Amino acid sequence: MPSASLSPHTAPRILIYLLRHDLRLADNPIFHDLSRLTTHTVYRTVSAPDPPSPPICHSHSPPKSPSSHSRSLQTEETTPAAAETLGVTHLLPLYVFPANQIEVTGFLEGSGKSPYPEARSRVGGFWRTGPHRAKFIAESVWDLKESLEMLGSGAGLVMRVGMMGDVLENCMEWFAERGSDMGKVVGVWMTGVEGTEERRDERDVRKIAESRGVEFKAWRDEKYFVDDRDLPFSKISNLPNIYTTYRKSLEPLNSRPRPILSTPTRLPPLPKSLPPQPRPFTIPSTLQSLSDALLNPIDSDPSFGLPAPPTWPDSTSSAHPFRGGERAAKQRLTHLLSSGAMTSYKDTRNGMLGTDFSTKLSAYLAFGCITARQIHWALVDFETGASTDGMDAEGFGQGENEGTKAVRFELLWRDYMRLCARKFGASLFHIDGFRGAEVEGADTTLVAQLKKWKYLDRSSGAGDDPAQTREILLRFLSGTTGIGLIDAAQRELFLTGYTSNRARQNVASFLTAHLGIDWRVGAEWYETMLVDYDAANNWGNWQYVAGVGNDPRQGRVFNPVKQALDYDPTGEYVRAWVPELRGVDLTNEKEGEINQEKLMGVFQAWRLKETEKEQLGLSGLEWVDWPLIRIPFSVGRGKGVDGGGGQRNRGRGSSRGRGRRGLRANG
Ligand SMILES: Cc1cc2nc3c(=O)[nH]c(=O)nc-3n(C[C@H](O)[C@H](O)[C@H](O)COP(=O)(O)OP(=O)(O)OC[C@H]3O[C@@H](n4cnc5c(N)ncnc54)[C@H](O)[C@@H]3O)c2cc1C
Repeated sequence: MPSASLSPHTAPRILIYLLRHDLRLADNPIFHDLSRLTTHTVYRTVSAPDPPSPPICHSHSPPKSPSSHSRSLQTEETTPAAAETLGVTHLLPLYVFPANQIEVTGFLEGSGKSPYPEARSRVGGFWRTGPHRAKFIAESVWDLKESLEMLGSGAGLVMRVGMMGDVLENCMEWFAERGSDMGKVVGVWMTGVEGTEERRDERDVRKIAESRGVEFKAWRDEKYFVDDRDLPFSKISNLPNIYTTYRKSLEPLNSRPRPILSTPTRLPPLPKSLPPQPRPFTIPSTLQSLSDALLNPIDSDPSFGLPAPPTWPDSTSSAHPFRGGERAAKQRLTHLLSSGAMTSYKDTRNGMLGTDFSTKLSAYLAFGCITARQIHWALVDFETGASTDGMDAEGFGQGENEGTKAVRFELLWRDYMRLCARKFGASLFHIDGFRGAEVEGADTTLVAQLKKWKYLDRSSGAGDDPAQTREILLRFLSGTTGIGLIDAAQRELFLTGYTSNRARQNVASFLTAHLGIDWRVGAEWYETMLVDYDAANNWGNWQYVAGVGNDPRQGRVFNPVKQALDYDPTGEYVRAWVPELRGVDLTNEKEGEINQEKLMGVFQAWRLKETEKEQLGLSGLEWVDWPLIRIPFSVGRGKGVDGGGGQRNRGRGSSRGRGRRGLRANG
């Protein structure tokens, strides 16, 4: 029924919007569609004052020269809103804390018992969502709730706990039981997310909606750099297995993103009455109590089963102190432009210390607090001088520069990993990875080439002992391997929820190539700890480094000592997170140079002289005297503190197997 014919007294027609990784008001296709409902179609239960504060993320001012992107937006704007066709009068945006991915016992009322199993990972048994991301999610959901409420049109956000299908079933039943005066659910919408669980949720939701004769629609979440409608292939099986091939098919990248969708200034109100959260759960009413509900179960064992969990070192700051939410994402983007960090990005992106060596936009992208194309258009505004953000920064108004280009390059990696997840489906989580999926059904000799791993629960048949593997794993997770770069990265991750891309590559390579342990355990630990965890990007990157994904140079191995020398040439990063090594005196006789031998001791403490170990209280420490591996690696004398390139003798140990004396756990 066309909504224009509704009188204000017609029974409410409710649209349920199930939010997932699309926690934003701006550039959101579903909110955008709803905002296009003509005002008279909205059944008013509240008086709607004028819209308050300006939209949170500004709509991009159209490019100066008309492009295909601006034209495509205009075409869409001329088609009727999908919500209009459904005659939607009320909107119920619903965020479900999914019981299989985030522990929900903190929402239990009184002595209630959860009907769901604990949200733990399959191989390692870790909490699937750790404290850093739990907090970030709470902040992001709350931020969206506040933004919707601030619209002043009666819009809001409802939070529930459970499995998405259960929550939806309950809501639909509640409205059905109360009859049409209370409201009729006319549609259930959500955005598509890659991942087997996410797809299953989508199927469940579709089934429930359709079984009740309600329209179901899975929208494209337009948060990616290149919109799915603009991909250079129609079948996902045609996605190239090599990133570079994919990228080249889309260059120049800065011509690819579509325009952003305008930010709603008015949305339909919430239904007058809302289905309650079914028992035994209850929904908190403040951000603090929401965070507490999410964090309490996890905090019951803050050690995460580690015998010696890392503790926060004095005077070290997190590289990711950011709070969640669309407004924080926008502030971060503005800061990156005005500080010049976008312009210098290419030179700094391999850094490891501080907040601005890289964008730290990944968590916002993961939860959809910001879209890649919003970032792109903000960069365009900076490059063309069309905005005021960054007007004093280097590169402003001077076109695309090396930094802004590199950001686009990386954003496309994100898209690519997501498309790989779509192409390879469940093998994203399989021990043999995408490579196994390719090999399957093909030449069987290839199967024999698949990697052999050490497992936590059984021997691989090569004489490895799972009990010893578990012990080694605990040291790896705790950041006590004896390899400085790995230990710093693992401690940083545990304490802050973030670690740089460079550190992630080294850590993943260390677990998989040096220790030979089941890479899925590493991916699961990252899933627990990372604030920016994203299924496709995490598991896809782990596969890539583990040599079971789509790295064309299969089997590349990072030497963490050489990498530390290249990317942490003064040992600053290692010593920030491994404070036990701060006392190592790196001064050389020659002023302005650092003592390379001692630096090697920062990168592998077993190399320190006995007297120095004694002095620093390091003697007898397991990770110092019995590192998990020893990597023979030396540098020539006379290297300056700036650590700049040059023809240095980096010794051996930069590729597979070389420089490795074999694995020694506990001596
Ligand atoms: C083992 C491993 C696990 C990873 N797990 C995740 C994860 O769960 N979630 C996640 O978002 N990223 C993951 N990454 C990719 C990358 O490390 C992070 O995106 C990046 O470090 C986030 O910091 P940033 O936003 O400051 O990145 P920047 O350097 O500022 O990059 C800008 C953006 O580009 C994208 N990007 C950068 N590098 C990559 C990459 N290698 N792959 C895909 N996208 C990239 C991200 O969206 C990032 O926000 C992983 C990488 C490795 C090696």
